[in-house]
Amino acid sequence: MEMHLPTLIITTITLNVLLAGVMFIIYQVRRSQKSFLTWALACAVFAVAVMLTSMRAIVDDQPWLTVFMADLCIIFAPLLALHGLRQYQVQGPVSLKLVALVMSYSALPLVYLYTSPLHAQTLTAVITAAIYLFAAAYMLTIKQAPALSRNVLFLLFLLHGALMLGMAGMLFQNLGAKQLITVEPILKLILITHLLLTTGTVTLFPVFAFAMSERRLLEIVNFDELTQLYNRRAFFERGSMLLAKNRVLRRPFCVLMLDLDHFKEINDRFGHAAGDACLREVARIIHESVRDNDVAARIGGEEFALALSDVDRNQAELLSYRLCQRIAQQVFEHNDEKIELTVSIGGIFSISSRRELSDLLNAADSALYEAKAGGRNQFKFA
Ligand SMILES: Nc1nc2c(ncn2[C@@H]2O[C@H](COP(=O)(O)OP(=O)(O)OP(=O)(O)O)[C@@H](O)[C@H]2O)c(=O)[nH]1
Repeated sequence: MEMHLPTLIITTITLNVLLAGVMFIIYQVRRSQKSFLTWALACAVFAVAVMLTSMRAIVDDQPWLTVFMADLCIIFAPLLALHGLRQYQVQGPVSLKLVALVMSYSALPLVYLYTSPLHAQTLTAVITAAIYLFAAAYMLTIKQAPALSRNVLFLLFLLHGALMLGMAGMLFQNLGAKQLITVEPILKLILITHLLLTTGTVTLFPVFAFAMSERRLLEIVNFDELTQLYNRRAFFERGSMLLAKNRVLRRPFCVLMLDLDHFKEINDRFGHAAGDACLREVARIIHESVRDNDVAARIGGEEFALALSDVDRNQAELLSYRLCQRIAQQVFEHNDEKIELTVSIGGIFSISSRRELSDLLNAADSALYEAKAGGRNQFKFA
């Protein structure tokens, strides 16, 4: 099979220059995201690397340019790409120590090796393989990234690392030869794959970045920062969907409203931070007590709401009783101080009713008022 390496080289250079331009434009729009600037630089450096490497066939008396500088650029490009990923994940300044370290440790041996292109290329392949494998491992640590884009990037980096190791192995076997054996079909195929993988991986970066941004925004919109339960907005959105589904399936539905007792006193006596710790702990107990398809939310300062699907009145009362008991028995600790806390619960049970979620919540609130009036640390149903 005839492989048109020159065409591919020109395409790769053009694509990477274009990608650098696109990343730079995105950076201009989102100045807070420095990673796009770093990725723009990575694409530009890679285009330069390909250009310098391909000049070897024409200019053979300037190895400092076509070998030394070219190999440094080949190492610098993935390092920059990785640096951009770190900047994106940290969302703040990232130390350039790793980049500087790898660059200086690569430059030192290359100073000695650049007059022998094959040795230099072997070393460069080993270093880039290590960078790609490191990048693959790094992708696995970005837990908050959407699984699909993270796994695709992980696989691309892994494949790239393995490819570069294979290339290093092949070059190593030919170290005795005087000339670069780029004419070898397998080596040529590796080179082509390398060009395609690099360009393809960088193209995925903005997709990855936007998927991560979207996930972060959804978290901010739907979740309460302090307790990680749903917030009021998400309670109404998800709770209404659950209510509609239960109505269609003629299943029983229940809304509970929980309010911590005398919480103002806890704040006044132990401080706001202790109050926050209690809210987190109560949220944990609530989260552990409900099923996956129930909706548990913090809808106000010390108010929580639960939308429970497919529970009958006995089950709802049992859950309310257990929640009161668990919270009353739990000793909340903050800075070595022991805090005792109770909760009052109001509930409403509904089956096939036409009432909206807000109506049900109001009814649960009235029942909660009765529970408070009845002495607190108890539950009442409307
Ligand atoms: N620590 C902390 N306190 C909060 C937060 N949101 C609201 N609060 C406090 O919760 C307290 C609620 O007080 P009240 O509405 O008077 O109710 P209460 O003291 O719990 O009394 P009852 O509900 O009648 O039993 C207030 O002191 C608020 O400042 C929060 O996010 N963190």
